[in-house]
Amino acid sequence: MTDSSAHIRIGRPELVLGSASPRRLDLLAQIGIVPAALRPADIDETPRRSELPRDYVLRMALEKAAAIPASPAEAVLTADTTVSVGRRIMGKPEDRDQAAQFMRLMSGRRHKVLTAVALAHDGRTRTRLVETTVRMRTVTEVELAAYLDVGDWRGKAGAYAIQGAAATFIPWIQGSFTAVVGLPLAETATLLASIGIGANTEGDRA
Ligand SMILES: Cc1cn([C@H]2C[C@H](O)[C@@H](COP(=O)(O)OP(=O)(O)OP(=O)(O)O)O2)c(=O)[nH]c1=O
Repeated sequence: MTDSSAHIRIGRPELVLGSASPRRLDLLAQIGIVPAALRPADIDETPRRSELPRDYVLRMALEKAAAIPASPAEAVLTADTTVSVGRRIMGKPEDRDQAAQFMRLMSGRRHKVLTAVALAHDGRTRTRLVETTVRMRTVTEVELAAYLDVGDWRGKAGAYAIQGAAATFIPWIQGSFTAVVGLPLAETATLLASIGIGANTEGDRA
């Protein structure tokens, strides 16, 4: 007898990218993966009192994944990127003043960029946490003002995009460049491959 319930799946799951970030979509495209759907999550991204940066970024990726409706035939991929100096969490700046504050704090020192990835499928959520150390050279007040005028700080954790104008301030990183941009591709590809999604899987290539 055949059970025709929705829980019977044939073949690989359809990928849903749970993100409004154009960078994450572009990064997936870089490894030949085109999601079947885009379904961003709208969650409260306020850190808890005394929450450690690593705990925070993992919680965010998991909460995004849990907030996105999906059918049993789908897999939901979410991520969260945050910048930390010590225990301090620097998310997306609220305004130019906060962006300036973040940049002054990072100027002339090292900070960490943490990106957590979550992949929810078949009642299970797999996660990866990738930590990258980034050195920012000293940024003068004149350079800072010019940088803030460009507006690149908007919507970026820590008020900068390594793939944008701020690259002139970053001579060195240790870790994953793609994780800093928003999605660690090596780790994400491994996660996706574990559920049968890959660039070499029929139908995934652009
Ligand atoms: C540090 C850094 C962050 N970022 C971006 C990546 C993320 O889009 C953003 C951090 O915010 P996130 O909350 O991780 O993501 P998001 O709100 O843009 O998108 P969604 O939650 O829908 O997936 O900062 C860069 O693009 N370059 C960088 O160098």
